[in-house]
Amino acid sequence: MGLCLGTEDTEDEKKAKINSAKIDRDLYECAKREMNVVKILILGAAESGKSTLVKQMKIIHSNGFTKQELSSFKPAVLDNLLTSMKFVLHGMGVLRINLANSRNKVHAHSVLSCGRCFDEEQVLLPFLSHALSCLWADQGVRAAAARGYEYELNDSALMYDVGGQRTERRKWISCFEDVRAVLFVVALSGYDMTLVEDPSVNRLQESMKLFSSICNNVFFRSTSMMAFCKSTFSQFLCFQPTFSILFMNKIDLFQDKISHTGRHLRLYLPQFKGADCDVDSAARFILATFVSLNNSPKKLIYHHFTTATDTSNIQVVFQVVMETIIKENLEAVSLL
Ligand SMILES: Nc1nc2c(ncn2[C@@H]2O[C@H](COP(=O)(O)OP(=O)(O)OP(=O)(O)O)[C@@H](O)[C@H]2O)c(=O)[nH]1
Ligand SMILES: [Mg+2]
Repeated sequence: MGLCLGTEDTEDEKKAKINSAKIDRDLYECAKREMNVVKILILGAAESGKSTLVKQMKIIHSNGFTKQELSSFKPAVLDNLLTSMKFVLHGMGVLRINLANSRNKVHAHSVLSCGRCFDEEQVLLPFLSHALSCLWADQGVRAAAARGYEYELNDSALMYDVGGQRTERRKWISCFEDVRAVLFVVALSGYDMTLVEDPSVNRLQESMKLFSSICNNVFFRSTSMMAFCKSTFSQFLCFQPTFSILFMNKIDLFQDKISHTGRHLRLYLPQFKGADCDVDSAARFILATFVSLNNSPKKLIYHHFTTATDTSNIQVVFQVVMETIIKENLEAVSLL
């Protein structure tokens, strides 16, 4: 009896036990949730389409964006509008294209001299809104915008961020823990463009160099993050992804350039011997060049031709990607 009384819990001890049981349950639930999380690392050179893909995922799987999130994009969109129009106006100088309507000169001046384009409420300044509408209605501006690739107007200036630029890449390393798949995004349409940060370097060549270093792990060998992929099937089972997934993105812009602009692939990649205007063989040639950069015969390279701005395209492609990842991960732990 005395022994029994001696082991009876005080109120504090009871509370502590209840708390401890709750923590155990939470940890268990959290671990269970983690088991179902597939962490995918999306890499690629600047402007290849990484952020666009992430946004598509949010639209497809997380009920899109809240009003607040949408309005947080507004300054970037408005800034881009201004920057892009400035770019086109400069392009008109390069291409020696005049404004169709000389009365628009005043609008061109106000755009070129404008620093900030929106007010505290993030509303486009009225004079600028008017100037942009007038300029966009001008056939000279339209002609210069259509030839944007000749002075390297960004493919679409919406939502520019710096994640893929050279200076940003060291941040990638910390993202490499618990990753189940590496998805590398290539902007096919960059074959005739140069880097913003170094105009002497071709964008596709830069992307190839980057893919080669990631695919062959040179990029990560210089860090202590080599055994980066910890399987959630077993806490201490380590494996490296035996596959990569290539998103050959911006196929829409690529198709347009190859078919209609006379900027033939052979002019930028002399090894390409296919016919001019043959989009399919040009895209497959670039794909083959990327695949050939993989030095490991054991490593599989899956690929998809994508348009990241097209939600329905990405929805279909991502379904296939998820099946690939699940199959490969099950194989890696010998469950298949
Ligand atoms: N037409 C077209 N535009 C695309 C496609 N993918 C992306 N874009 C546009 O290309 C621009 C760059 O895309 P982002 O998703 O910001 O590129 P990113 O890889 O995140 O770029 P960084 O963050 O600079 O590394 C954006 O304006 C996109 O809207 C595509 O498949 N087709
Ligand atoms: Mg980005």
